[in-house]
Amino acid sequence: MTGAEPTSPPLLAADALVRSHLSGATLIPAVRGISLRVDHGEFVAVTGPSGAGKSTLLHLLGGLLRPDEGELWLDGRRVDRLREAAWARLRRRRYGIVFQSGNLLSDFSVADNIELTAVLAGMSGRTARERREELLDDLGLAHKAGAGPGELSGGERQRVALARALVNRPQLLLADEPTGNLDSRSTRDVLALLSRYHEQGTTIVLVTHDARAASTADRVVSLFDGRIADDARVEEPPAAWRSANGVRDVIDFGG
Ligand SMILES: Nc1ncnc2c1ncn2[C@@H]1O[C@H](COP(=O)(O)OP(=O)(O)OP(=O)(O)O)[C@@H](O)[C@H]1O
Repeated sequence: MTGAEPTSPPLLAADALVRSHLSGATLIPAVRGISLRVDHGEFVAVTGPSGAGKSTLLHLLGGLLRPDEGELWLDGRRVDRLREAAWARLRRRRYGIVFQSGNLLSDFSVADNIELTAVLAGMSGRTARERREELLDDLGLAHKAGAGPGELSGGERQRVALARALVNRPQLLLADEPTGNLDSRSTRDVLALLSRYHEQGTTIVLVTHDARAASTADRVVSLFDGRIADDARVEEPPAAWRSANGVRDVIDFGG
């Protein structure tokens, strides 16, 4: 036999994405031609200065914004032209998304916020309750189960938002600064949790300003002015450098 082995398509393939925002009468270019492929099981950190286009890119990858130009492919299927209802189904089934604002339901307790998301993802009442308990424990939120979002710190709200994003054990997690407001202990806990989901097969795209969070990824994509300025693998540190919970203690941007 000759020829190359057939290769499976990447989980995500962005091809020359362009997107501007309208501010008053002015068009602000945010993403100016980004091509990026993310393979199944990868953990990609997206970094770059404020205004570089990171959040816009994440919204494009999750179908929450449509590109002005370019194409987006998910598992070999073109998705940038899907209707909103189809995108919503896709997100419910395969994506976990956590954005800076958190988007918690303010009239519901922490536990209900998580359980309701599980029910909406199609779980039975019993499975949803089990999943809720598991995530409350995983994220160190059990003591806040009955609290409302208004009674939480910024960091706690972010952890509830992360719990909701992970409820359906997503194939692909898109996370925008999930450690942005956290103290160093909570940051370590959230990064350890992301590492665990990654080890179990979840593909992660993480927007972060935090070098420590970025060093948890396999690969760091740096944006500048709406374009990719650098795309580098994070080298595997020697095992002795890893902390017990799996988060890399040493920042080593290889490439
Ligand atoms: N809804 C919007 N309306 C108008 N302009 C926007 C909007 N969202 C983003 N922008 C502009 O688009 C550009 C890219 O913004 P984006 O939020 O994607 O950057 P970012 O890298 O995520 O920034 P940060 O790190 O501060 O969150 C910026 O110039 C920003 O001001």
